[in-house]
Amino acid sequence: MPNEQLRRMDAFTFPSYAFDPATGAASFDYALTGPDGEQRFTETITLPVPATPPSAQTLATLGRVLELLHVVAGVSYYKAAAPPRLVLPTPLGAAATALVTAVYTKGLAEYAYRNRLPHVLELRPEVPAGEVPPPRVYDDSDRRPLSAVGGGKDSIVSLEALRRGGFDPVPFSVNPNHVIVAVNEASGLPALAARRRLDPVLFDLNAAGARNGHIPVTAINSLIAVATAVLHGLGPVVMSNERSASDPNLIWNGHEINHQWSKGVEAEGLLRAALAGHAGLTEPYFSLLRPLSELHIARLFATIDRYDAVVTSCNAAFKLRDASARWCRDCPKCRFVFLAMAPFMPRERVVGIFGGDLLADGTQIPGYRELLGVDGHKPFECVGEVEESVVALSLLAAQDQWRDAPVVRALVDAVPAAAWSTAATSDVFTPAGPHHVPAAYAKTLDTLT
Ligand SMILES: CC(=O)N[C@H]1[C@@H](OP(=O)(O)OP(=O)(O)OC[C@H]2O[C@@H](n3ccc(=O)[nH]c3=O)[C@H](O)[C@@H]2O)O[C@H](CO)[C@@H](O)[C@@H]1O[C@H](C)C(=O)N[C@@H](C)C(=O)N[C@@H](CCC(=O)O)C(=O)O
Ligand SMILES: Nc1ncnc2c1ncn2[C@@H]1O[C@H](COP(=O)(O)OP(=O)(O)OP(=O)(O)O)[C@@H](O)[C@H]1O
Repeated sequence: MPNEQLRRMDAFTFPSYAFDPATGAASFDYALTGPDGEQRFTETITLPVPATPPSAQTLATLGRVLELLHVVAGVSYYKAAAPPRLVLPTPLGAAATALVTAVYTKGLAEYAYRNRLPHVLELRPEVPAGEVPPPRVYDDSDRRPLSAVGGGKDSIVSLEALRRGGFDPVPFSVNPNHVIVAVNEASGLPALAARRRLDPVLFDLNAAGARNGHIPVTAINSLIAVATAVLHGLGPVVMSNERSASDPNLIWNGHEINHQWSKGVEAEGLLRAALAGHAGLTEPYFSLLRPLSELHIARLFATIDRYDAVVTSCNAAFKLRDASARWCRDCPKCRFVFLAMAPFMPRERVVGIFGGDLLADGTQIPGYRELLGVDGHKPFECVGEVEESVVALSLLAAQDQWRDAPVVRALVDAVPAAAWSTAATSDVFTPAGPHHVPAAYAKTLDTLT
């Protein structure tokens, strides 16, 4: 469909969805509609099939989770046109409506900002009138947790904390790439995986210049994880989203723009409430690392060495069309994670993990100046706060192995005095802030210290 027709689209709708328990395949249909006709899409998500066929009750609960997933996963296709109307397929209760509203506004905020589409930030779904029958209560709180694995340091810290805390976690990933497969192998734990296939029509539209931009991918992966947990009779989905994921990159038109919105604590609370209200799950989903800073997580990661040859936090490894990458050593995330790990490891260990020494490479200085708040705003990437970077730098400047590294020397001179005094009184290693970690899980991180 030509781009001009896409731009005239008036509504985004959700014609149907289907699930086949025999194959685990769910197909979700979407449509952009307007005066020139409609553009249809179908996304396919295939859940791992359990050894024992699910009961009717399990399928009923799963159906409720898939209803939420159908609506949330529509963001990928909505964004190709950003029409003014979002027309939901069925009545939804207050908690589920709040989740959907936030996913399409706050979750698409970076996209709205970059494409200059302020109406997206004000979008309100049209919810069909009618009562939603109350869900059956599904008490999953004391079952084995499903631990989402992304291949980076954060999910490794959670997986090991859960294992050492005696929770017998099941690793889980969506479209596991070579990094995730290697991390699971290093863990020695049998893992579950789901497959997600975007409609290829979307790539054709993107190539032809359709609107494009960042989407709240963690909200989608999280609901796929919850659906898998329900289908397999497992307990809570444990995420590894840190405290700083809740902090915006910038404010635009009075709205917070946060690249990581669906990793933040607001999204976590909305998801939990929607899953409780719409699907009856008592303890569906939480982030174990929520009270921690990125720097604190890096310090915990340094106590675990069995994943050094495989851990990869760089998003280059997650390109849908390039399955071979590990650390690219030239992006904000590589720079930040190197800076965060370096104070807590021998230099040769961190250089070995990354395959190079970023703090010996002067071309990295401009990127590090952004992370340290000397230039520009926080990059649109999953990186820690400026204060965490300054604290990490101050720790490096005090170590013989790092103080004369060219990048460390240049950065120490660049950081303003005010930032040093903030870092000096920083509580970056004190767990803090709102979280949803159940009491039974709260002590697991102590197993790593
Ligand atoms: C790997 C990556 O960073 N991808 C972002 C990039 O996409 P790109 O075109 O360079 O490559 P692909 O990921 O292969 O995607 C191809 C197109 O497919 C569409 N698409 C992809 C996934 C999806 O769920 N829905 C989609 O519609 C999209 O049109 C792509 O062009 O740039 C895109 C535009 O800014 C980003 O949307 C891609 O981000 C992925 C969705 C992704 O998985 N990114 C994570 C690595 C990521 O950014 N994670 C955040 C968490 C944010 C959150 O709130 O969940 C983080 O860790 O901070
Ligand atoms: N493919 C995936 N399947 C399932 N969960 C994922 C996937 N990718 C990321 N996640 C989860 O999403 C959350 C955010 O991902 P993120 O990339 O920040 O974490 P990470 O890979 O564990 O660590 P790092 O921040 O070091 O990259 C984490 O809880 C992670 O486990």
